Amino acid sequence: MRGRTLLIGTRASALAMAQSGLVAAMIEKATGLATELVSVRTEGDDVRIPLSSPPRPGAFAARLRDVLVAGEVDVAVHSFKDLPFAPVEGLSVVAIPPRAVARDALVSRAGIGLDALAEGSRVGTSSPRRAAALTRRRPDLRIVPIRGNVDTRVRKVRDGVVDAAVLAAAGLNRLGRGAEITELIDPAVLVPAPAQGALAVEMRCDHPWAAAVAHLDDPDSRLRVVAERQVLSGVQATCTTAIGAYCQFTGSSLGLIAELSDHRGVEHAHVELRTTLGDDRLGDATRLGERVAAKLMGRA
Ligand SMILES: NCc1[nH]cc(CCC(=O)O)c1CC(=O)O
Repeated sequence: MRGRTLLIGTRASALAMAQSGLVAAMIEKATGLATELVSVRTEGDDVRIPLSSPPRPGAFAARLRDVLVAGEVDVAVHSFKDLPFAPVEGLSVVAIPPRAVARDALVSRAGIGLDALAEGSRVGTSSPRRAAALTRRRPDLRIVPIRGNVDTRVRKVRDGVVDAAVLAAAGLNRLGRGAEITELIDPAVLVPAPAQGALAVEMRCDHPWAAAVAHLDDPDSRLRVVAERQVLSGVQATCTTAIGAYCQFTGSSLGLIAELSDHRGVEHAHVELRTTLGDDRLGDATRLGERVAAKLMGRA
């Protein structure tokens, strides 16, 4: 650490900067320390990489983790859904701040919902999970791969390149674009990505301020994310696996919905399980995720 300023590593996209800015404000409030954002360009930001060869797993997070391990920054802020399951030695997700809306959002040119879209409408998404669920709900829709940041994707709807696009509601809201949302899609129709809407605040385990920053952690958000990410791990998902997992918390119990699809959404498995929470809540969440993953894989 340099003096009393914590350096916060972030990707340079508008969304990443907005998210890191939120976390910076929370850290300043909780610790009294000053913070400074340090933008880091990652492999995942390179839009020249064609869709046919997606960036390597964890491309958004890998470089950020490298600079964190190297001590060039004190904190890294990630969209939790972009973080690979495998832990990095010496690093710890010290805090999961209160999670935003997990759902996916439809942004349509006509301002209408998914079921009201005209037959054969073009819907933009490059996510196999979103494409599979949309195709299942509306086999007539034409799925158009679109990439780029949130603004680019919203612009493609405005410009009529596509009739609609599906994005994470949390990203739109954090960029002040919540008014563009025409439908918050029911998680039973489109199961959100594991940890969608949650942020991961990562630090070196031995960092002198790790315990202080850990105060930002929201235990309920952590519980849900742990269950959802256990599904990711259990099905050995890569970033091209069409896997959704969505956990709901009702005080004394956890409910978990998960869905695994082939790329056209034809073959799919949908699982819903619930567990009562005991004294070991994180253990219960982990076991729920494991059971759901095993069912998805047809082993239970
Ligand atoms: N894969 C990109 C990505 N990573 C996190 C978010 C949104 C914010 C979040 O889920 O926390 C997005 C954009 C999107 O899916 O529309």
